[in-house]
Amino acid sequence: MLTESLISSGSMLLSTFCIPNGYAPSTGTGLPFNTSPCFRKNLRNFVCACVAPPPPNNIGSDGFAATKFIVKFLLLPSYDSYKAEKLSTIGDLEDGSDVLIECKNVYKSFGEKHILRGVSFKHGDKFSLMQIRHGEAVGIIGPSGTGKSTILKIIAGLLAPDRGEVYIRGKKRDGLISDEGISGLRIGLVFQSAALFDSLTVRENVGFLLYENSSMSEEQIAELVTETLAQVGLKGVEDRLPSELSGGMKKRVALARSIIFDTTNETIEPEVLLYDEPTAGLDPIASTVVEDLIRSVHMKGEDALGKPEKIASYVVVTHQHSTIRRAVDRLLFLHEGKVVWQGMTDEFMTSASPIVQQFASGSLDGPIKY
Ligand SMILES: Nc1ncnc2c1ncn2[C@@H]1O[C@H](COP(=O)(O)OP(=O)(O)OP(=O)(O)O)[C@@H](O)[C@H]1O
Repeated sequence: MLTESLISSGSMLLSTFCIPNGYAPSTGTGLPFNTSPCFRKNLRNFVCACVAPPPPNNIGSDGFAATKFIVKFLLLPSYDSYKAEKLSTIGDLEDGSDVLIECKNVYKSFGEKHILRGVSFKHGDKFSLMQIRHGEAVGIIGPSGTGKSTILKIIAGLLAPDRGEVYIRGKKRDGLISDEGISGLRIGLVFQSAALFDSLTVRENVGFLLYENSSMSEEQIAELVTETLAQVGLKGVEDRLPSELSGGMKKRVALARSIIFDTTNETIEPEVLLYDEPTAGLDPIASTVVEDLIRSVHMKGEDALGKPEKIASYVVVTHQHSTIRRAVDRLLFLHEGKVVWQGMTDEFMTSASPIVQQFASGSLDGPIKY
């Protein structure tokens, strides 16, 4: 319970726990900075892959195997006693192996607040499952407080559902994320807040995982960091501290950290990235940069340097119309704890659904009440 409340209380808190060994936080919440071997081992097991700083680990070096999974996440000290996830194979899925993640009738309450009340949706006319398939770019939209971030955290394995099931490539997940014995798919969550290490430079923040885990030289990492920063439209900021950046710049630095990969490692692992409001608070042009970046790192395409990218699928929680238009293909509309509409992005503006029409127009009249 402690773990869950810590996780759900915000990514800044997460980042405070996830201080790399040897680095002292310049600001913090007074929470302990634990460098014990046990803590290090836990960090090794759970890597928060994206905006929240990733702890040291060399995950997935044993080669890509499509039937195996690695899910990277942060492990807090209190996870010591937490039983690692067990995966049990379920019966055959109704259709092919391209389904990476599924949620079925997921419920989640916080105290008396019933947030998710059976999240599910029909895919085609066959399933009542929330599915993310290989190659998909999915958006989750809906009114504030309706549980969008919560479902992302559940998909990511940072929160356990009260009821319902999460399947990772057909394997039911019981509990939270562990990478042991489940390699082949990495799920990363890009938090709403930038969650950068205050005491590290931009270069150290962006290259953090590589400094800790890769065999790349410092020069190679520095070069890759510069290239990756250029991808998000940032130049000459490598030596700055986060406190010297604007909010939008911090967000882009965080995004750069989520997409940097070890270029010397030939292993290709599919990744699913979950972005929680990646363009919130950005000006329209910076939003476009980020939206295009999210598209460009998708496996279907190439990055700014013409290299194939590793992101198999991604999910974006957003309120921004531009992000809906530019960054995703399919939309799920979450309202009062359920998926009440799903469709392709181009159907969003033309949908006859009153709830979608109200949301798209921003009207005060309609089924959504504040
Ligand atoms: N750890 C928690 N403890 C208590 N309540 C929580 C916790 N996490 C989320 N909530 C509550 O659950 C509800 C849904 O939160 P969530 O962040 O998932 O909504 P959201 O749809 O992403 O909202 P927004 O669009 O405003 O970001 C909110 O009322 C929030 O206060």
